Amino acid sequence: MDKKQQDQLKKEAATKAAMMVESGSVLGVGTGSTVAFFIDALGKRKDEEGFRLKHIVTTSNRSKKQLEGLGFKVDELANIDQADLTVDGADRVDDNLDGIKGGGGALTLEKNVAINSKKIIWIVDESKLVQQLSGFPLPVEVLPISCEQNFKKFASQGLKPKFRLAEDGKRYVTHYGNYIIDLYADPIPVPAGLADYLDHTVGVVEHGLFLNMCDEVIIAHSDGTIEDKRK
Ligand SMILES: O=C[C@H](O)[C@H](O)[C@H](O)COP(=O)(O)O
Repeated sequence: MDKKQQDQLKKEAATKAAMMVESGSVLGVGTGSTVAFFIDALGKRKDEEGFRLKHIVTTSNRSKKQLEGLGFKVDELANIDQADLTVDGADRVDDNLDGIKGGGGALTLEKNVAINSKKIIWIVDESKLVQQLSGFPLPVEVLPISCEQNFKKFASQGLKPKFRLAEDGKRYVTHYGNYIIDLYADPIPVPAGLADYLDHTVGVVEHGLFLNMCDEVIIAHSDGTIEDKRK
């Protein structure tokens, strides 16, 4: 699938999700190229239907800027109780609707918004679907203070770590001033085991395994169908 075709599929999944957002609700908005199409579709609904949201929280400055550019007011997560719905993209989604996220580096805020949402919908094109989580490095956000020790530990566990680099060749720095170590151990045979290990590793701020979180995935297929897969 070329990029143009993939963008078209991302747009179709995003547009369908935008139609599912209820006016007057509290919405969490994710990050990434698919979510960018979702935000555009929300803006269209706002202009054409007078659609309004009670609160919007977002997961990156990129999404915040785009939403504000379309005239939406964005709130801080700390100032709301819970989102009614969060719509986000994903890098990989398996048969259980577990996923890998964080390809764009926004995993920490994304997971915080996700766990404070009543419902989570992911929007993807079919290239993101896998039977078992694989085909994408697992992002792990780490504190700079102990990142070298974390890196060595991951290497000794056979997790094949690599520091993520920014375009300038320097280490990629997250929203919170941390680094990302991408783990190239692939596939991930027991995602829950790896998540547990990372959850208990000091210095790890967050990781991109999003397990038992997603309620529904909207998948745009190249044969023109849109699948709505629920838990
Ligand atoms: O940090 C980034 C997020 O987890 C994105 O949702 C994920 O990388 C998917 O992005 P895209 O829609 O650009 O493929």
